[in-house]
Amino acid sequence: MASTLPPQVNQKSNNGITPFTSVKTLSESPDFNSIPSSYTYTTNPHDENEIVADQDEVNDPIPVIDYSLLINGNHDQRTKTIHDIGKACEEWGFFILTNHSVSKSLMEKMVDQVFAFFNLKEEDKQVYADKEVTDDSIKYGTSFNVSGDKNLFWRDFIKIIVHPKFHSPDKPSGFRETSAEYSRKTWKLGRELLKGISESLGLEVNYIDKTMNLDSGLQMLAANLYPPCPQPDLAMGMPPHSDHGLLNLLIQNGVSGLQVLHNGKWINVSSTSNCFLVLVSDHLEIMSNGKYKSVVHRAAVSNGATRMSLATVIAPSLDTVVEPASELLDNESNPAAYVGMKHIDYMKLQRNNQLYGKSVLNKVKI
Ligand SMILES: O=C(O)CCC(=O)C(=O)O
Ligand SMILES: [Fe+2]
Repeated sequence: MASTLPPQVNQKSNNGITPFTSVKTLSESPDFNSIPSSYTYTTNPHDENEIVADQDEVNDPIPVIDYSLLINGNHDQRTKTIHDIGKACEEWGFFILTNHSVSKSLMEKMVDQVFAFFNLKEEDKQVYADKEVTDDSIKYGTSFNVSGDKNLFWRDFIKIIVHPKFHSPDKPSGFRETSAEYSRKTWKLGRELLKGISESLGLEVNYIDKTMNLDSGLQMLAANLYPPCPQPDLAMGMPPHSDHGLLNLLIQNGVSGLQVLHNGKWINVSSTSNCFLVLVSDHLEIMSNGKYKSVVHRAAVSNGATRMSLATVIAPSLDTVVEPASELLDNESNPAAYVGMKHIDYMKLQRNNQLYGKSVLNKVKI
């Protein structure tokens, strides 16, 4: 039975901030062994989509891209890697990136710092609770959109804008330095990948960089914490959705939970060390006029170890109007399939809607 604990505290405190109950706090409360009913998430067990397969059970393996061949490979290796990236973006909207340019020690340090943030006292984190990330640059929260979510998700998060202007919470100590270095390295990695992606679309190497105004592009770190959940089959960490932006470079703490939808089936992505999980996001789908598909994904929870994932969103500048690349269009055989929209307006649309599948992307589809 779901417990009747009050799920969220919505009164303003005397400093004007609206505090909320984090799932970390809930999960650590004494004798906590059933979730409040507001967290119950039901999927239809008869729906074929609900069959979840492990990564090594499917005949069609998740594509793996060796980044070193894109950057340092000979002509043939580079050409093949660009072709493989294009195929992965088209068929999966997802790939695993190995041999990349971010050191294992920096990735581990970043994961440790994110844990240290979530382990701060609630009052230190709640300073960032009432913000909106596009305006204030740091937002700490729970679920997705507490005021709009029909049911709550088993997830706490912090989102931090790190480009074009770098922001960081003041605590924990060392967070700022580590996240600055991690942000710089992942931004460079994302831009290099987008060069390969431009070429894979038959466009000039800097096409995406220039048209998406990446000199002032948006980079956001979005860290998710999924504490142990006593009834994991009843709850969901993040529901099926696709991300805004061009690419999402995801890492995690060695605990699995990410599932991607491929050809109508959910695939469990095993925990990977020292790799980036690269997710094609909505703005790459739009600019490629649907040739590349943003991947629908979700985060399952467990009653074992705490899971943490850290997404790095590589996105157009907030005032870029993202529309299908005219170079890829043809009035008869390939007319524009999406209307143009400013990135900031797209983010607001996502923020103010329920997170579900491609519901936001569908609003700009013609
Ligand atoms: O935790 C995960 O693996 C997925 C996180 C995610 O989808 C997101 O941050 O957008
Ligand atoms: Fe996501």
